[in-house]
Amino acid sequence: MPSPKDVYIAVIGAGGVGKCFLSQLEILSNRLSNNSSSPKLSLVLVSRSKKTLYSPQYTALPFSNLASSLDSSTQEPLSLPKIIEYLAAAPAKVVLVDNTSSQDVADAYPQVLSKGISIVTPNKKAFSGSSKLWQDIFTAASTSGAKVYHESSVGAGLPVISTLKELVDTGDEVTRIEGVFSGTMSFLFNSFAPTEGKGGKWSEEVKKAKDLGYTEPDPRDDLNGLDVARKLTILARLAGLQVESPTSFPVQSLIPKDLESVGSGEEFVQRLHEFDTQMEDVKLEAEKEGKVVRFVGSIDVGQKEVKVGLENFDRSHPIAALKGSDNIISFYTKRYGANPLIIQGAGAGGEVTAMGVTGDLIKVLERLS
Ligand SMILES: NC(=O)C1=CN([C@@H]2O[C@H](COP(=O)(O)OP(=O)(O)OC[C@H]3O[C@@H](n4cnc5c(N)ncnc54)[C@H](OP(=O)(O)O)[C@@H]3O)[C@@H](O)[C@H]2O)C=CC1
Ligand SMILES: N[C@@H](CC=O)C(=O)O
Ligand code: NA
Repeated sequence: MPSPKDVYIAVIGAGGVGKCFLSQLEILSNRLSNNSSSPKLSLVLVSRSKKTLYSPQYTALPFSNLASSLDSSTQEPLSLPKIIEYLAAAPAKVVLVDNTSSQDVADAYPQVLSKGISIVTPNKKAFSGSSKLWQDIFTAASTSGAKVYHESSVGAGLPVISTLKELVDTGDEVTRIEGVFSGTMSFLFNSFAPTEGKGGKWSEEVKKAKDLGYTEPDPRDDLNGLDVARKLTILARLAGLQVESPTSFPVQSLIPKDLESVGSGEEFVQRLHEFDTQMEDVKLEAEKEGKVVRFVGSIDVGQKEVKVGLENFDRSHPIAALKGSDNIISFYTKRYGANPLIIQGAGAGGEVTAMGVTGDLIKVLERLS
């Protein structure tokens, strides 16, 4: 028989972010178990695209060797509707952690929330999809009392969404948001067009960004600008703008025309070197002006304008001087005046992204009555 303090955790997606999340969950769960007034966490389900490991009786799965237990699981994989059915029947509160980039999982959030199951996720798809999905999610949450947090959907673990929400909720007027919103794009331009030295080949830097776990599962989703467009859609909506979708404003794609129709992300990465000269030309154009090129985004709240693409910057500009996968996000507001509130730091990578997800889980646990 579960106690009122029990909270069941179900994790969909055990890739780069998911694996880091599971180790952080183990640490959190051990920490909470030392305090008798804290919730008791039980991991009851972990799934990948073709594997599920779950406890039919809702007893806690052991954290040790979890990844290999999932890989070797002989349990019949549960479809998404079956996972939702299993969680809705649980005899305790449930938090679903979506560590996929799946649109199907995102589309199910209203149904999940309406069953009283809370959600934490780094997946951008739900919050940057149609306005209807956005409304359905927040209506379902407020009707059922379930919680939904998605800090890592923008700037990975950096406190971007919580900061923007606090600015808005405390009555500040956000006039403009701008910066570098992609860890992948930041890494690529910082290493391909550094402020000092020659820089690497574009296609080789793309391979490195993928190997470092910065890119989306398919790196074309970064290079076509859509990942940044999704983040700006989320921020614009939180700032009060009606943005229909991430394709409803200008977004510059860095996918070479001839590679637009290749079948897979793998083939795309393999063939990208054929087009290195195109990006070299972009770099040289900026150098002729004594500048470096970077991939940036901006939201002009007053003008209701959102845009994403390449811009050239003086070498001394804070955007030009970023390092590694760092994001920099500047909030211009009435309260902060001419000097924006700036958030800067790693904007991609398994551990920092999982930190945002685990932090969201802690917020949900604090708020579950
Ligand atoms: N990587 C980063 O730096 C950041 C990532 N994010 C977001 O985090 C999420 C995860 O990214 P990341 O870990 O890098 O991606 P990965 O590709 O490494 O992992 C994705 C995981 O999701 C699983 N998966 C995909 N579709 C489904 C499905 N329908 N049902 C069950 N499992 C599924 C995959 O299964 P399988 O293992 O079988 O392939 C895999 O385990 C994405 O939404 C991404 O945008 C956000 C901020 C930063
Ligand atoms: N692919 C994304 C991951 C985080 O959102 C990025 O590079 O920023
Ligand atoms: Na964030």
